Amino acid sequence: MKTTGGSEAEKRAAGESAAETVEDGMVVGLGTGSTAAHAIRAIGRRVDSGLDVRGIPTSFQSRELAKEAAIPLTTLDEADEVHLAIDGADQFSGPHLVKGGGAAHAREKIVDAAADRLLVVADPSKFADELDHPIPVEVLPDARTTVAADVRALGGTPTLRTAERKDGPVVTDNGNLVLDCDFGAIPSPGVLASELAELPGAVEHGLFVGMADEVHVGSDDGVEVRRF
Ligand SMILES: O=C[C@H](O)[C@H](O)[C@H](O)COP(=O)(O)O
Repeated sequence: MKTTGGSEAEKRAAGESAAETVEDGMVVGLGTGSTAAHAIRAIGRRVDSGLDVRGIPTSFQSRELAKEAAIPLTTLDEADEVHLAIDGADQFSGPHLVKGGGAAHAREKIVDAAADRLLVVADPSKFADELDHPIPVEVLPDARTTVAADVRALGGTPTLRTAERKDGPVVTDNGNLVLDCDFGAIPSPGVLASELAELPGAVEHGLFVGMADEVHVGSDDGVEVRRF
């Protein structure tokens, strides 16, 4: 699992805080990444103690973790309602997020958007007054060159994400590629989100505009919950 940003203690505090909000009978979206992993393990411990919950994983990684934690799983097809999603972020500014550092943002966005409430778990290094993190864009392999040209035309600098323990590109859980697109500061995330969503061959981008209902920020001193 990739690790970024703050300490494990900060991430664990955030994850455990969000996991405490899960109630009996809920269907919960299970996010991806090193911070969401702490929430999944904490939910698993509560399942051990009798919590009745079903999880919807957002990636191969979160499904494997949920299975290890013995969290019963379901799917968007089967569940009548997704009461809550708990997910990490690469950067947040108010309720706006950049996600996809683990290339899971397409499935994450589907599950997070389907949930009644999205709780984001983060360490303090993820906060920004204004978003400026490169935006991951998942692209169909055939569209890599054309989407890259479109991103340049929008003022961004696209970089094909390459794998660390494999030669060549990162391939997502959906069999696609990822362009990390640096736009510098993003004063109007909603405008950029709409522009990226329109690009032919772009499957999904990592801007989650206005999607967070709460951000649980873990630190050595405890957890600050920001509500939007
Ligand atoms: O694709 C990955 C996800 O969007 C993660 O939630 C995001 O990258 C944050 O991960 P972490 O908690 O490991 O920093």
